[in-house]
Amino acid sequence: MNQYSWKQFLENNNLLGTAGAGQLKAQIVPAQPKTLQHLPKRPAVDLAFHNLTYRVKEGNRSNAKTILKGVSGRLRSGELTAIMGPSGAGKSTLLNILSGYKTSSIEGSVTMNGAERNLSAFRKLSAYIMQDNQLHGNLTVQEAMTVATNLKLSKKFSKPEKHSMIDDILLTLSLSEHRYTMTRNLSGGQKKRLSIALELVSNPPIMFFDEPTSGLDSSTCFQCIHLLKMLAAGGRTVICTIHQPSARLFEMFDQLYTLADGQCVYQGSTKQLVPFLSTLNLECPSYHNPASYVIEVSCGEHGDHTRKLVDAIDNGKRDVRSSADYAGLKARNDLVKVQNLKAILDKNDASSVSGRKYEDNLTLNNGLLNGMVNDIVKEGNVSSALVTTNERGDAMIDVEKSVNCTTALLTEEITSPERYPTSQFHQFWVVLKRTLLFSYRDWTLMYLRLFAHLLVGFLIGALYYDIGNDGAKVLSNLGFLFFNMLFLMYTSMTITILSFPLEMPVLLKKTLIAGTR
Ligand SMILES: Nc1ncnc2c1ncn2[C@@H]1O[C@H](COP(=O)(O)OP(=O)(O)OP(=O)(O)O)[C@@H](O)[C@H]1O
Repeated sequence: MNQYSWKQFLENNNLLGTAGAGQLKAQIVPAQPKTLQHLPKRPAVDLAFHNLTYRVKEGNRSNAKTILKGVSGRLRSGELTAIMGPSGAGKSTLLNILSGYKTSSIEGSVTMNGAERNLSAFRKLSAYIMQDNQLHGNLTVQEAMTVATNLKLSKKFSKPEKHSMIDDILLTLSLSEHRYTMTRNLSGGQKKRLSIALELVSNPPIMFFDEPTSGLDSSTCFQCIHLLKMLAAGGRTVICTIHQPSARLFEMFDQLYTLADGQCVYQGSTKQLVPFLSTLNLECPSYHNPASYVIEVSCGEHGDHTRKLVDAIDNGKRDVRSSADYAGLKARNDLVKVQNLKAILDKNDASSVSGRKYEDNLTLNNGLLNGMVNDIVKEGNVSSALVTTNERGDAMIDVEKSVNCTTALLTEEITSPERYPTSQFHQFWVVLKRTLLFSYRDWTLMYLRLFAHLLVGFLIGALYYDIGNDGAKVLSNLGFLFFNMLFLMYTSMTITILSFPLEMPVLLKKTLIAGTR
């Protein structure tokens, strides 16, 4: 290769650095981190709950069982939060209430960015990824993603935009090379990633995961939690329930919310768990997994300390990180944030503000995670703005722009009269095409149906042969029409009717919730 073509090559591959005339100086530019640039902008959402109590009636008896006992807490955007606790502590119940899956028999309040939660707007802003992946086995990864984009994105997104969005998500979640694999053939970890990918299409700022690591080996567990961490670093509020993670996994969580017997026994960063317990004379032995230790304490293996812990943390009203009392949390709003930032700017230089804000979030230094930060409109933009500009005035303009953008997006989401991003006819058409593809690919069902229709066609043909020409057989004509109608209706409904008692209530609930998202 001559000098000219080398230069061309280096320029094309972004390897050329600055050098004197006639000199070539190669500079290795690190690979660009994976990003989710094509996703629609969504506002960042901080979630808080106050004095949540959940009671259920036990059987026919009039006495109620209290599952959650006045718990409070706060889940911040840009953080990965783990809800932990012994079996039966109320983790799934809390997750179901926070995700809006459970709505009745609840006392207390849930707030979004300090304002009372509007459930239908909240459902549009959140995604709930269940333990068992709800995937259609007869679709390829690419097809599943195409259906998701066609259902979840409004018509203002063109086809090429949707395609590049799918490419972007699949690349970020390392599913690109499996795009033509049937979802039923994916491994457990890949299925989990696809479930996340399908939800990422609408870029929800809040994501709930029920036991995302169940059934995965330790390496896949790590990858899964790393992915959740990456999503959180992109500005989302990521909350998951988890059963006793390994010490390595435990360290990856930003925040821990621990329940014992329906009460909050710890809320704060994972790093502060051991020092917090030691202030209450609960010493976690060296080389012992803190996650296991806090579960043992919550279970009462080291004596009954639940009351002491609940009081220390005020049943979730306090956070170990800030020792903040959340009684006044409702008053918190974006304008207050701007005023606080202004005050801080007057006292400190820009870098210290940014440093303090993210002092716990070590992984933001990771190049991969940094690349993800800007995909949700959030106040995180504020700190990056502060780092990159020295001029205080410019920084404040950026702060206000960012906060205004967040507030505007949130208001738009809440006040938007449209329940679904696409028309009902469009949804019907997408689902019809998907169903035809299922039927075409499910050969057993296709053959069975074809065989049944041919057989019944012959039988009916033989029974009612030539009846139309005989005026005395009016009743037989009627019977023929009636039988035909029944057959056509019931053969298509048989599967649904047979599975109705078991699956229909669950399916209906899921469809209702998914429909509003
Ligand atoms: N509808 C209900 N009726 C009666 N009891 C219920 C009901 N729902 C939940 N419970 C009880 O509430 C408690 C908490 O249940 P939940 O599923 O939230 O626990 P969990 O912490 O998620 O447990 P696990 O880790 O075993 O999944 C359990 O004792 C459960 O039996």
